[in-house]
Amino acid sequence: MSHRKKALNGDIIRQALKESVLKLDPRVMFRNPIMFVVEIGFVITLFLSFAPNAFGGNTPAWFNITVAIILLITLLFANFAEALAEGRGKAQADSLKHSKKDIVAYKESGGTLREVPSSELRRGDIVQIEAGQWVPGDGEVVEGLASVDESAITGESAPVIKEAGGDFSSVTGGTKVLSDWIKVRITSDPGESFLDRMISLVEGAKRQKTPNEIALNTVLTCLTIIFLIVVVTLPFFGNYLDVTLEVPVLIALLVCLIPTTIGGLLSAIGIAGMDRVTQFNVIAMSGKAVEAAGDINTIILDKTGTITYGNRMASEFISVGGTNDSAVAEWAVVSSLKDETPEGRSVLELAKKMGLRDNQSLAADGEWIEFRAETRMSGINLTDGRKVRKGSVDAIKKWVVEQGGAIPNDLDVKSDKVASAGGTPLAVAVDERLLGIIYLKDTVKPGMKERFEQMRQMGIKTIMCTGDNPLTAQTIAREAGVDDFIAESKPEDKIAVIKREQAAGKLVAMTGDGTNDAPALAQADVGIAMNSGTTAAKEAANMVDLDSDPSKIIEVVAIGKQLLMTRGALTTFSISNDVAKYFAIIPAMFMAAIPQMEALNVMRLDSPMSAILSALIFNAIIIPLLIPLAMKGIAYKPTSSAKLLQRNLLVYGLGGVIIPFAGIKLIDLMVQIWV
Ligand SMILES: Nc1ncnc2c1ncn2[C@@H]1O[C@H](COP(=O)(O)OP(=O)(O)OP(=O)(O)O)[C@@H](O)[C@H]1O
Ligand SMILES: [K+]
Ligand SMILES: [Mg+2]
Repeated sequence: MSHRKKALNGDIIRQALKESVLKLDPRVMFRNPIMFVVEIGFVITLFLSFAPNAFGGNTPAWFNITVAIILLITLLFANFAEALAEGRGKAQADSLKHSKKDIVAYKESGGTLREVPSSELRRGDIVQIEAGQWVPGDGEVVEGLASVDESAITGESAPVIKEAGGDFSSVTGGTKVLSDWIKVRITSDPGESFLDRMISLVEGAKRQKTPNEIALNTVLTCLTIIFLIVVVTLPFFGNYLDVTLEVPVLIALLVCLIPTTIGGLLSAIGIAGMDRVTQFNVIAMSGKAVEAAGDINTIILDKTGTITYGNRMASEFISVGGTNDSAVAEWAVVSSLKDETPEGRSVLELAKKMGLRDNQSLAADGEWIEFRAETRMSGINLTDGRKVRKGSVDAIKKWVVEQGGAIPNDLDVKSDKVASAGGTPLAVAVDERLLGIIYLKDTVKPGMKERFEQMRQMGIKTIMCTGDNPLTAQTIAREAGVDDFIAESKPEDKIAVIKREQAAGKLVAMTGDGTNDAPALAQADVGIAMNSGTTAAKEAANMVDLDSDPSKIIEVVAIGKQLLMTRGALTTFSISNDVAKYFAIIPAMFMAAIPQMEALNVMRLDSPMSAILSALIFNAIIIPLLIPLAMKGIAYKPTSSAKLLQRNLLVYGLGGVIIPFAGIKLIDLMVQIWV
């Protein structure tokens, strides 16, 4: 896990204490209507502390001062919760800023390399980076291969290989090339780099309220207004009963009834949720994405590089139709001479290992046919007119038939054998002759089956989408334990699956790493790109997993669920608290005039004043007591959402009714000693 995981240290707490005072500024407070009402109450009772009779009231000055102080403390507690949650993000941002330094870049201009500061690099510039040098900006490798230390960004110290072509071509500014060299095309202008975006995200600069948060805030504000109307009109009933309802008492009642607990903790819950995702080494571009993750029904994963390790390596050349294996190897090499994908390069490596010479001269001046996910083929048109292709078996079969050739009888048996072992067979053809197959090996990452089982328990359906053939797909799907799979899918097929699920009312998450995954990542409600993947994928996604571990989507979903549950539970708790506070304050207000009210004093509280103060004190201290829960989130275990709801209603609804009775009684006993 991440080096960035920051515990709550003294610095963060000290800073948060300072912030809690600064946040008392009414212009800041105004944004939180519930707490703003408390602040107005504080100002009025503070005034009454010095002029107790200003509104013709009878409450003693000491009582007014006490109410004012408790209200101030309530405000500080709520501010502290928010400041604490923000503080962790700021600390993370600081450590990220350390990895942002001005780097010397070697920029290509007019055939030579020119030294320029990294801050001068623009999108499209080409730079060369050698062993020991820092990567000056985000970009894509256009030439070469190098091992790169990305620990500054990912916290992972093991170097990663970056190479041109394929899904491992993106590099991030601030990382370090350890060996060899690469040529990189810069993909971001100054100030817009991945690191810049990450810093501003964890700093909370871009934090916006999510739609869910806004909706809840609106409900809570309406509730506050209703209680305000109730409390403001109470004196009229009091008049009728010949009871004077004192202003500080009415303010205490109002503050106790309005949902200050959730009002004080709401933004801390949201910030902490995003922070938990970051600590998990996943960068979420918005709080909305994290919340959406909590409601996901379907997850689409690609196979290669996501469920499997993704370094599909050529491991065998197999002839069909009576040719020999070395002929297959020879033409496989010709078709791969300029294939920059890992698959293509692995063909050359295998041939070299087998001691085959490569036919560079044969390929000279040939027209290179680059691999595309749409065609599933790559190859070359030689100058002598011959066309060489390799690609997925079904694509090559079709191509060979188009060239007027026939399909050898033993092809299907041999390619099926490769596929049912979980490998990817690539067919090799020269014009109308299909020569044989290349066996590309890949392995399922360990622990996948357990992870998918967990997802099933969470009620999430997993669908593997792969460009590979149905048999390979089936083998890997079974081995990994996904619920469903779609083979031979082109990029648009992935989008179609997502749209189909969305049309059925499902929220869809998708993980991917390739440029061909980018449109689908953008279409999904939650798109998680692997940091090892291409820039296009990372830009389309709304989350980036720095560890490039697709199974981590489980934790992201859990964190999202936790966030939604925590918010719901604390709202329930906050509102059900009112019952006890009502039974503490209402009898106290009317007892003098209506002795029968004593029947409602179920807690047997000492005196009207101590009853009111006890309820108000409980209302204040419940906020810091719940900060740890707001920050850590409610524990989540994979079960159905109906069961979760039931459990949470029981714990936080019933608990919210009972706990304050005990709490207020306890505080009353202590207040008695003091009053
Ligand atoms: N360099 C290459 N040259 C020719 N054919 C290739 C090459 N790489 C892959 N193929 C073929 O094209 C198919 C699709 O490859 P691609 O990498 O686009 O699949 P994908 O959709 O990314 O799969 P996955 O979802 O498993 O990652 C592969 O299954 C393989 O048969
Ligand atoms: K309250
Ligand atoms: Mg892929």
